[in-house]
Amino acid sequence: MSERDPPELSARDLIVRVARVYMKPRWKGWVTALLAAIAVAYLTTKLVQIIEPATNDLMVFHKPGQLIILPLTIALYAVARTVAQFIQATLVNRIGNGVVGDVQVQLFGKLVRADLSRLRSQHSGAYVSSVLYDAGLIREAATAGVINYTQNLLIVLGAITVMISNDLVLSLVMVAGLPAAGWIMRRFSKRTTKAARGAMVETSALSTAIMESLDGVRVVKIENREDYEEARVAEVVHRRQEHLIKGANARSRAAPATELVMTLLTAVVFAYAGWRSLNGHMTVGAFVAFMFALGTASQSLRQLANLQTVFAEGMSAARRLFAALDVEPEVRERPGAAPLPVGQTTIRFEDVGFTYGAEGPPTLSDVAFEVRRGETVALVGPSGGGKTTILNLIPRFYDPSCGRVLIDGHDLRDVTLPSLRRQIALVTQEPFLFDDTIRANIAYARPDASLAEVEQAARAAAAHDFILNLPNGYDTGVGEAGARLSGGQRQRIAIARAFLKDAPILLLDEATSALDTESEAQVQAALKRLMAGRTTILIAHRLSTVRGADRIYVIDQGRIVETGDHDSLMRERGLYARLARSQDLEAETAA
Ligand SMILES: Nc1ncnc2c1ncn2[C@@H]1O[C@H](COP(=O)(O)OP(=O)(O)OP(=O)(O)O)[C@@H](O)[C@H]1O
Repeated sequence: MSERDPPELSARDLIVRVARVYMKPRWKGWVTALLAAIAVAYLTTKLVQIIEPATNDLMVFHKPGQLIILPLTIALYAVARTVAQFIQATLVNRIGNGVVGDVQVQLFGKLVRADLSRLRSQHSGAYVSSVLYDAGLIREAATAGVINYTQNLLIVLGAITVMISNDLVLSLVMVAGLPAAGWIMRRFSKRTTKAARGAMVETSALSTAIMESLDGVRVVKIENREDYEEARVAEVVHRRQEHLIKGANARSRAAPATELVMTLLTAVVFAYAGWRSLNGHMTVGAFVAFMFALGTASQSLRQLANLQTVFAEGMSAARRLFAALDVEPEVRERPGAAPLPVGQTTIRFEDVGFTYGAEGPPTLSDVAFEVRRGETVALVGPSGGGKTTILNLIPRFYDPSCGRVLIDGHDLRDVTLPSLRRQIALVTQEPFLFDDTIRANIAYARPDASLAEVEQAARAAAAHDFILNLPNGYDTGVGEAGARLSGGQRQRIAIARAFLKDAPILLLDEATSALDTESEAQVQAALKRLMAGRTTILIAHRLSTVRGADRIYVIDQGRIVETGDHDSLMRERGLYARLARSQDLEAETAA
C-alpha cells in the first residue's frame, strides 16, 4: 500500500526543473537581477582597466590634466556599481523569499494530501524540517547562488581580459594556474556536497527528536528521563554539528587554498615583471594594473569557491524536495470518478483483504459484511484483530489489497474522494482538536456554519453547558491539541463536530474508552442521539456499549469469526461469550 517513489533526478534535471518551476514565473525580476550582476561585473572590469592609465598618467608621466578626470571617472564607476549592486540585492531577496514561500506551500500541500501510510512511515519532525530548512537552501542556490556566480565568473573573465591586454605572456602564466584553482574547488565541492547531505538528514532527525520528547513530555517526566532525552537530542545535535563543521571546514579551506595558488602565482608575476621592467619592457602602470586585476580575479575566484557549497546544499535540498513532490498517492481518484450520490448509505464489504506495506502477513482476510441504512453494527474482538483497519477502509484512508468496499453498490475507488468523505463522520479514540477556538473546532467540517448551528450541535452533544462556563464561551481557545479541555470535553466537542457535519454514515472508534462514569454517561447519551437514523459502524472494547447494536461482528486475526446479536452470541459460547465473561469478571474485580 505504499506510494510509488520516483526515480532520483540527475543534477541537470534538477537545475532545469528548479528553473522551470520557481524561476520562470519570476523571470523578469530574475533577468533584471542578472543584468544588474552583469553591470556590476562590467563596472568592476572598467575599474580594473582604468588603473593602468591612472597610474601612468598621474604617477609616471605627471599629466596635470588627468588629475580631475581620472579620479572622477573612478568615482562615477564606483557609484554606478553600487547602484547596480543595490538593485541586484533587492531583487535577489524578493525573488528568493518568493521561492521559499512557493516551495513551502507546495510541499505542505503535497503532505496534507499524501497517503496515510506514507505520513505514518516518517515522523512529523522530518516533514517540518523539510518544509522549513530545505526551502531556504533551494532559495540560496537558485537566486543568490546563480546570480553571484555569474557575476564573479564575469569579473574573473573581465580581469583576465585586462591582464591579457596588458601582458600576454604574464597572463598565460596566470591562466596556467587556473586549472589548479579549479581542481581545488572541485575537490572541496565534493566534500561540501557530502556534508550538506549529512547535515540535512541530521536536521530532520533533530526536529524529530525534539518533537517526540515534547509530545511525550508526561512520560518523560514521570519516568525521570529528562537527562536521557537531553542526551539523545545532544547526540543528534553533535552528529549534525560534525557534518556542519565538515562542510564549513571544506568551505573555509577552499577559499584560502585558492588564495594560496593565486599568491604563489603573484610571486611568479613579481619575478617575471621585475625582469621585464629591468629591461625596460614594462611600465609601472602596467604592472600595478596587472596586480590589481590579479587581486580582483582572485577575490572573485574565492567567492566562486564559496558558492560551490551553496550549490551543493541547494542541489541536495532540491533532490529531496522533488522526491517528496513526485510521490503519487496510491489512494487517488480514478479518471472520470463520479460523485457518490446521497442515497441509502448501505455499506458492503466483499471479500476484503488488506496488508500494510508491500509484504508481510495480511491484516484482513475475506472480510464480508453489510450494514444497511440506519443500522448500527458493532465490531468487537481482541486487540490488534483489525477493527480499526476495517474502519479505515470506509473513508479510503487505505484501499483494500483485494476485494471491494461498496456504498450503495458503488465501488469506493470509482467515486470522488470529497463526495465520499462528505458522507462520513468519524469520531476516534482520541479526538483531535486544533489549537483554535471551540467554535472553529466544532465548525471544522462546515466553516460557514452560523453560531446558532454550532450551538445546536453542541447542545445535542451535551457540550453547550460546559462551553458556556469557559472564560470566553465558544471563543475560548482549546490549546495545543485541545490540551485545555478534559478527555470527556474533547470527546463531546468531537461529537458536536459530527452533529454539525450531519453525515449519513457514522464511524465510531472506541469513543468512550477513556472516560469516567459521569462523562461516559453524558457522552453515551450524546452518541445515542448522534447515531439515530444514521448508518453506524462502532468499535468498542467494552461489550456493555454494544448491546444495543443490530448486529455484532467479532473480529479476530483479521477475520470475522462470529456474527449475531448479543444474546445469540452469548448462547454460541464462542470468543464473544469468553470476552463478555472476562469483562464481567473484571467489572466484579473492579467493584
Ligand atoms: N500503520 C500500520 N502499519 C503496519 N501495521 C499496522 C498499522 N496499523 C495497524 N497495524 C497492524 O494491523 C493489525 C490490526 O490493527 P488494528 O488497529 O486494525 O487492530 P484493532 O482490532 O483495531 O486493535 P485495537 O482494538 O487494539 O485498537 C495489528 O497487528 C497492527 O499491528
